[in-house]
Amino acid sequence: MQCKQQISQDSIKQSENNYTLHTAMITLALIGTVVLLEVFAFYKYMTANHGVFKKMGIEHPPTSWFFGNFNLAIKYGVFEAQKIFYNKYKDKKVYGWYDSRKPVMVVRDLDMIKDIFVKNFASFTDRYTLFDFNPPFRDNLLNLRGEHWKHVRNIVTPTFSSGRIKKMTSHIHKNTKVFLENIQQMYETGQEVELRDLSAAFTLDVIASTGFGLEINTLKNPKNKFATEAQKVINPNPVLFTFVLFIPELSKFFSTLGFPIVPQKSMVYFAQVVDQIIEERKRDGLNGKVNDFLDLLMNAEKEEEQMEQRELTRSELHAQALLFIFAGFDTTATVLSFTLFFLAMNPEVLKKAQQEVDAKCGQGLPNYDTAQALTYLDMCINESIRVASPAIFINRRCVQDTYIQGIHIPKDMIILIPICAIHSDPEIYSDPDKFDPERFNSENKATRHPYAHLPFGQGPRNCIGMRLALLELKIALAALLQKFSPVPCSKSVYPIKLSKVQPRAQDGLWVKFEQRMK
Ligand code: HEM
Repeated sequence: MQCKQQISQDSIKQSENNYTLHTAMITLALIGTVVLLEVFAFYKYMTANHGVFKKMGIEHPPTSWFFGNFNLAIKYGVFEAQKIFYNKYKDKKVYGWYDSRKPVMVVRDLDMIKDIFVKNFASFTDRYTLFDFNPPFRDNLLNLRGEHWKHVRNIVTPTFSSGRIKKMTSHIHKNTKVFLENIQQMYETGQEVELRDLSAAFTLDVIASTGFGLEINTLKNPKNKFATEAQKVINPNPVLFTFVLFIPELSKFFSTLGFPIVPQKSMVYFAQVVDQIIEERKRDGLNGKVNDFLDLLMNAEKEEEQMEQRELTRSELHAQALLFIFAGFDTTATVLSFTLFFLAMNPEVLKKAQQEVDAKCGQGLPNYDTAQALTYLDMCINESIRVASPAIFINRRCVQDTYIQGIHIPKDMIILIPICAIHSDPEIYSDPDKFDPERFNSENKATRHPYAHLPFGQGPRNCIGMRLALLELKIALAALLQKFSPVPCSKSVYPIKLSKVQPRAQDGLWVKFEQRMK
C-alpha cells in the first residue's frame, strides 16, 4: 500500500517536473521566436531601402545590411572614402551611397551640380539635417525648410550686404590688434605655435564682436564662458552622435530622455546672452548704434501678434544669432590656420603675398577697400580652402520629382555634392595635393568649370557669411604679414596629413613667427 502511494507521489512529481520543463521550453521557444522576429524586423528595417539604386539603374558600392556603405567611411575615413568612390565612378554623372539605411545620390557631374544649385533650385530648396533641433536653435537658417527658410533668408540677407559688413570693419580691427599682440609675445618668447587654437580664439572673438558687440577676449582668456560653451556646441557627444548617424530616428528618443545631441544647456546660455544684450540696449537707447548683427536682427524683430511680412520672431532671432556663432568661427578658423601654415611652408608664396600687402596696404591696418584689392592673398586663401575645405560635402533634399540631364531624382532623395573629392580631382587640378595659388589667377580660373570650386556652396542657399569670412581672413592675414613671417619650426609636418574625419591636420599646424626687417 505504502509502496503504491510512493509510486503515485513519484509519478505526480515526475509529471510536475515534465510540466515545468514543458512550460520552460514553450517560454524559451516563445522568447526565441520573439527575438528572431525582432531581429528579422530590425534587419528588414535596416535594409528596406537598399534596393533603391539598383531599381534606378544607378551603381553603388557593395552594401552591408547594417552599415549600408558606412563601413567604408569607417574603414577609409570620410575624405578618403569620398575620393575613392568619386574616382571609381569617374565615367558616371551620379552614383549611389547608403548612409546606413538612407540612400544618398552623390552627384559628380559639375553641370548637374549647377542645375541643382541654381536652375532647378525650386526642387532643391531644402537641406537634409540628421536631426531636428529644439528651440532656441530650432528655427536656424541651416535647418529651415521651404517657405519658412525663404522668409527668414530674405530678412537676414541685408544684414550681410557689403555696406553693413564694411561698417563691421572696426570690430575686426579691434580683435586683429589683440591677435597681433599675442603673436608679438609668441615671437619674443620664441614659442612654437599650433595655429588651429590660436586662429579659433581669434575668429570666435570676431564673431562675438561683430555678432553681439561683446569683448570676450578668448585670445587672452581661453577659458571664458562664451568660448567653453561654444566648444561644447561644435563638439557634440560622440557616442550619441554615432548612434544617430546610423539610426537618425534615435535623436528624438535621446532628446526625450534628456540627452540631446547638441547640449541644450549651452544653447539656452547663448539665448540668455542675446536676451540680456537686447534688454540692455533697449534700456540704454543703443538700438541701431552698435553696427553688429544683433543690432540689425533687433530691427527685424517683432512680437508674434504684430508680425508683418519682413519681421522675425524672438525664436527666429535666437536661432540666427546662435547659428552665426557656430557656422562662423570654426569654419573661418580652419581657413585662417591652414592658409598661414601653407604660407610658412612655401617661402616664395609668402614673399609674394607680403610684397602685395606692403604695396597695397602700406603700414596701417588694411581696411575694407584695401582688403578687396589683395588679389594674390585672395588666390592663396582660395587655394588653401581648396586643399582643406571646412565643409566636406554639401547636401540638398529633393522636394519634388525632378529630371536633370536625363536622370530621374525622386522626391525626398538626398543629394550629396562631394566637395573634397571635386577639389582634389586630378583631372580638374593637376597634382592636387600641391599648394599652388596660381591655380586661381584669372587665366587659370577661366579654363575651369565655375562649379569646380565650391567651398561656400552656390546658388540661393549658399553661405550667407562668405563676404564677412573673406574680409576677416584678409584683414587678419594682411595685418600679420605686414609685421611677421610665419616660418617652419621643429614640430612642423609638411606635406600635411589630413585627419580622416574632419578638416584638421593629424600632426597639427605648427609654425614659429619671425619679425620682419624692413
Ligand atoms: C571660411 C568660412 C566659411 C565657410 C567655408 C563656410 C561654408 C559654408 C557652406 C559650405 C555652407 C552651405 C552652403 C550650401 O549649402 O550651398 C554654408 C552655409 C551657411 N553659412 Fe557659412 N561658411 C563660412 C563662414 C560663415 C560665417 C562667418 C557665417 C556667419 C556669420 C556663416 C553662416 C552661414 C549660414 C547662416 C549658412 C546657411 C545658409 C542658408 O541655408 O540659407 N558662414 N557655409
